[in-house]
Amino acid sequence: MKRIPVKTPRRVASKIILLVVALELFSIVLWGALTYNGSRDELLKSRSEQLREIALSTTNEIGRFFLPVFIESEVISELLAGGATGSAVQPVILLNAFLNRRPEVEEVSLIDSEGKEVKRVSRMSGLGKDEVRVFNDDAVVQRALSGKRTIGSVMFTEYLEPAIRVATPMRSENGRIGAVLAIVNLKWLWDTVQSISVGKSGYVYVVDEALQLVAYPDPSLVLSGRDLSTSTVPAALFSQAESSMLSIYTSISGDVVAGVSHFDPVHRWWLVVEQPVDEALAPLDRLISRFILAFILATVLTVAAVVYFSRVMMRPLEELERAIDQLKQGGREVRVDVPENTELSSLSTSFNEMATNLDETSYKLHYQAYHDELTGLPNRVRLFETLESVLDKCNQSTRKPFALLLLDLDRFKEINDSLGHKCGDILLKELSKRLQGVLNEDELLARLGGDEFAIVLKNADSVDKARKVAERARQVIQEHFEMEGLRLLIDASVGIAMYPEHGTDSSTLMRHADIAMYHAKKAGVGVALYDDSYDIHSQKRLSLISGLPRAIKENELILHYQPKIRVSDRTVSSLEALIRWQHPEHGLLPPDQFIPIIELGDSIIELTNWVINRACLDCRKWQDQGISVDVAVNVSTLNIQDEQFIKRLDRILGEHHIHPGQLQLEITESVIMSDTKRAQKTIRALDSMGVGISIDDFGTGYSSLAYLKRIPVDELKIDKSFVMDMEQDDNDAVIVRSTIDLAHNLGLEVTAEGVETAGALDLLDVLGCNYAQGYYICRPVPADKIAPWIDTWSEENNDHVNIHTRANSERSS
Ligand SMILES: Nc1nc2c(ncn2[C@@H]2O[C@@H]3COP(=O)(O)O[C@H]4[C@@H](O)[C@H](n5cnc6c(=O)[nH]c(N)nc65)O[C@@H]4COP(=O)(O)O[C@H]3[C@H]2O)c(=O)[nH]1
Repeated sequence: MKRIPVKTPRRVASKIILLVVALELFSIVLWGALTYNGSRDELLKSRSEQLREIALSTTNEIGRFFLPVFIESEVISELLAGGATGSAVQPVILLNAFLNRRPEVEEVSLIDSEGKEVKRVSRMSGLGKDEVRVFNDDAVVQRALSGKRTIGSVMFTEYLEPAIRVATPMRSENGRIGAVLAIVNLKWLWDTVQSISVGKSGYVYVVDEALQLVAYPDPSLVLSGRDLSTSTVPAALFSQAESSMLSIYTSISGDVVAGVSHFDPVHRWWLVVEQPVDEALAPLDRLISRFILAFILATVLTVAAVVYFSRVMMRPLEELERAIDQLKQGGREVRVDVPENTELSSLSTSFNEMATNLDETSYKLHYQAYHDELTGLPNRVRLFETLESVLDKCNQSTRKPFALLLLDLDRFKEINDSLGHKCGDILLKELSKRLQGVLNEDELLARLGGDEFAIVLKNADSVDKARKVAERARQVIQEHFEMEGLRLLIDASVGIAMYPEHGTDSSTLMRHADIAMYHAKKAGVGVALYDDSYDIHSQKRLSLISGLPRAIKENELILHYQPKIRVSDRTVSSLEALIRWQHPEHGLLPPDQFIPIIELGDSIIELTNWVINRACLDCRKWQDQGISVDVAVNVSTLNIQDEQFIKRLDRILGEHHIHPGQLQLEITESVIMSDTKRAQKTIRALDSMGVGISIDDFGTGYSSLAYLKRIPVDELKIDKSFVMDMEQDDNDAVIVRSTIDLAHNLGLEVTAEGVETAGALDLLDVLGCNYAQGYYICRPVPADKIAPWIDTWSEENNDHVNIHTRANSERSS
C-alpha cells in the first residue's frame, strides 16, 4: 500500500508568510509615517530643553567667577572717581588691593579722560613697566571713556594665557574723568569650557555679542578669531531671551541641537551648549533599530509558526491532493494517512474508502479485460500482450526460438449441441485444468474463445520440444471424461508456429499457427507444424483464383476418375470424378491445393459446372462404348446454395442424354449444416429429379445425425481416415461397423473410401458394406484409362463374381 510522502506545504505556507510579512510591513510603514516625525520633533525639543538647562546652570557657575571682577572694577572705579574728586583713598592702594583680591586679574590700570594711563599695577614681568600708554585709538578704552563698560576680545598675556580686557568707566558727579582697565585671565574659563562634556560629543562654548568666540573646546578656533558668522544661529536669538532652545541648526561643527543661556546681561555674552543632531536623535535611532530587530524577529517567528502550522494543518490536504494526483495517473493502492479527530479525518476516511472501491473496481475490470470468464485463463488480449512482450525481447536481442501453439477441440460442438451448454462449460473448465497441468509456470495457456486455446512456450527452442508439449496436451484431452453417465471421447488438433522461422510479429505467428491447426484438423494428423503450402492465402494460392477462367479456356483442368465397386460381387458401380489442374507454372496440382481457395469465392460455381459437364460427357462416351457406369461429382456449399444449380444440372444432363440416376453428387456434412433450409430445398429437388446424394467424409464433421432423417440422402461415404486404419485400430473398426449398421437401419447404402488392402475389402465384405473405393482397387486415373482398367478388373475378379452369384442363388433357393 502506498503512503504519500509528507513534504512542506509550500504553496499555502508561502502565501500566508507573504500575507503576514506584507501586513507587518504595512503596519510598520504606517506607524513610522505617523509617529516618526512627531517623535523626532519631540525628542529634539526635549533635548534642546535639557541643553538649555545645562546652559543655564553652567552660566550660573561661570558667572560666579566673573561677576566679582566686574563688580569690583565698578567699585574701584567709583572709589577712584571719588578720589579724583577729593577722596582720601590712594589709587595705587586701591589697584593693588583689587589685584590681590582677584587672582584672575593680571593687571589693572587707571586711565584719565584723555585716554592716557595714569597708574598701572600688574602681576606680569613688567616689560614696558615704565612706559606711559596712551589709549587714544583703543576702542575698548574709548568706549569706556564714553561711559559704557566694555569688554574686549580675547587676547593673550605675555605668558600666552587667554585673557580679556575689561574697561569700566570712571565718573564723577560732574562727568567723565577716566576709566579703569583690567586684564582678566580667561584660563579658568577656557579650562572650564574644555572640561564640560555633554553626552558623548556635546560641548559648551562662550560667544560675545559680536559673535566672536570667547571660549571654545578647541582653542585654535578662538585663536584664529573664528566667529559664528557661518552658523545659521540667528544672532537675533541671543537678544530675545535670557535663555533659549534651538532645535536644529548648523553650527561650526555641523548640525546640532543647542541650548543657549545669556551669560552676562551687561556685557552680552552667551553660553552655548551644543550636541550633534545624530547623537540627540540616537535614542530614536536606537528605538528604530530595536523596532526593526523586533520586526525581523517577529517575521522570523511568524514564518516559523506559519511553516509549522502549515505542516501540521495543511499536511492532510497536501496528502489528499497528492493522492488524488496519483489516482488520476492510474496509481493503485493509494491511501492517505491522516491522524484521527482532525478536521480532515472524515474526508480522508471517505477518500480511502473511495480509493479502495476504485482499486477493487479497476482490479475487476483489469481481471475481466485479461481473463476468460469461464475458465479463468488469460484471454486473447492477454495472449497478444504476452506475445508482444516476448517478441520485443527476442527481436531486440537473442532471437532465441520459441513456439506458439493453437489448439482446437475436435467434436466439442457436437457435445455442446447434444449435451447442452452447461456440460460444454464443465468440459472446458476440466480441460483447461488438464492443459494447465501440462505446462510449466512460465508457459502461458490462454483461451481464445469457444473450444480454441493458445499456448506460448517461451522455452521451446526446437520443433521437437514444441511437438512434445502438443502431443502431451492432446493426451490429457483424450483421457476419458465422463458426463451424465456418458464416456466422452474428445481430441484436439494442434497447430505449431515457431519464432522466428514462421513469423516475427504476433499476428503472423497467430495466423500461421491457426493455418497449421486447420491443416492438422483437416488432415486428421493431430499436430501439424506450419508449412507455407498450407497457407491458402499465400501468393501462389491467390494467383490460382484469378487463373481459373484461363484454366477452363486453355483446358488445363483434367478429370481423373476413381472407380467404386460393389463389395459383394466386386463389379464396378460408379466412377468418382476428381479434378486436377495441369498448371503451366506449378505443374499438376491436386484438388486440395486449389479447391479450398476456389471455394472462397464464387468461381467454384463455374468449376463445378465444368466438372459436371465433363463428367457427363465422359459418361456418355463410356455408355456409347457399352460401359455402363454411374459418375459421382463433388459439390461445394456454394453450389448447393446456388438457385440456378438445379436448372443448370438439368440442362447438362439433357445435353449429354444422361439419366439423372446415373449421376451422384457427393456433399460433405458441413455443406448440409451451413444453411440447412436452403440445402434441404436443393437436395429435395435433386432427389425428385432422381439424382443420387451421397454424404462424403462421413464421421469427420458434425455428428448430429438428425439431418439424415430430414434430407433424402441415398448413401453415406465413410471417411477414409477410419477405413485405412480399421484393421489395426479397433476403434476405427467399431466406427466403420456402426456407421454401416446405422446407414442400413436408416435405409441408406454405404461406401467405404480409403480401401488400401485386400484385408480391408474383405472385412468390409464381412461387415456388409455396399461399396468400396480406394487405392487397393484403383487410384484415380485419367478418363482414357478407365475402359482398359475395367476390362482388367472384371477379368481378375471374375471368380469372385461367380462365387458371389453362386452364393446368392444358394441363399435364394
Ligand atoms: N490415402 C488414400 N487416399 C485415397 C484412397 N482412395 C482415394 N483416395 C483419395 O481420397 C480422395 C477422395 O475424394 P474426396 O473424399 O471426395 O475428397 C476430394 C474432394 O473433397 C475434393 N475434390 C476433388 N475433386 C473435386 C471437385 O471436382 N469438386 C470439388 N468440389 N471437390 C473436389 O478434393 C478431395 C481430394 O481429392 P483427391 O486428392 O483426388 O483425393 C481423393 C482420392 O485420391 C486411398 O485408398 N488412400
